[in-house]
Amino acid sequence: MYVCMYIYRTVKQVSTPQRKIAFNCRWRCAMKFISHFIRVSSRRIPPFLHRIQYPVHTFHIQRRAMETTVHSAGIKDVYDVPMSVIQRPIPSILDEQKVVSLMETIKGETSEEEVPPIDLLWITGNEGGNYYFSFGGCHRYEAYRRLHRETIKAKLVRSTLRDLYHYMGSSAPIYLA
Ligand SMILES: Nc1ncnc2c1ncn2[C@@H]1O[C@H](COP(=O)(O)OP(=O)(O)OP(=O)(O)O)[C@@H](O)[C@H]1O
Repeated sequence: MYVCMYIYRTVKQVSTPQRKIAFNCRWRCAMKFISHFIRVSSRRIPPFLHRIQYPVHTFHIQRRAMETTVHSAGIKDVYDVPMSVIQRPIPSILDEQKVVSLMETIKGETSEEEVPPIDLLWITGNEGGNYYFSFGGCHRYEAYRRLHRETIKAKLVRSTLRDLYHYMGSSAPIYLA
């Protein structure tokens, strides 16, 4: 409210070039201030997840476009998520050759960047617990599991129990602590 009044009063004053510069500066500060609070209140990432840089350098744009899913297209942050906290309620049907090939790629020092992050449904329980469900990314998950990796690169898709129901039907839990 105060921020809006502040912006409104400043907009009214803009007329000379000096004032315009001052206005731009104040506008940027105000936007930073607002976006900071929106970000802080909407996404509280648990402290054990470490944000990692997305490997941007080596890919052709068209390929990058295919590496993102409809769920995580707008999500940029990638985290190193411990394998131990990920739940996969639906067993995977795997193409053995693809898993082995992915394992080779992941083992390579530089080629691991060619494997994009998986999507995780991140659900906050009624009592504040964090739950991570995975449905796609079957081959990548299996490759990381067989390599005994402690973590896997993942994007966190904010979800609810209702979303989980879409994947699991009546097998979905009705309460998460
Ligand atoms: N050696 C490799 N074999 C297969 N995919 C690879 C390999 N190296 C890198 N990749 C990349 O890994 C990703 C694999 O995703 P893909 O959707 O094919 O399988 P998945 O998500 O792990 O399993 P599924 O689609 O069955 O759930 C692709 O973006 C692909 O470009």
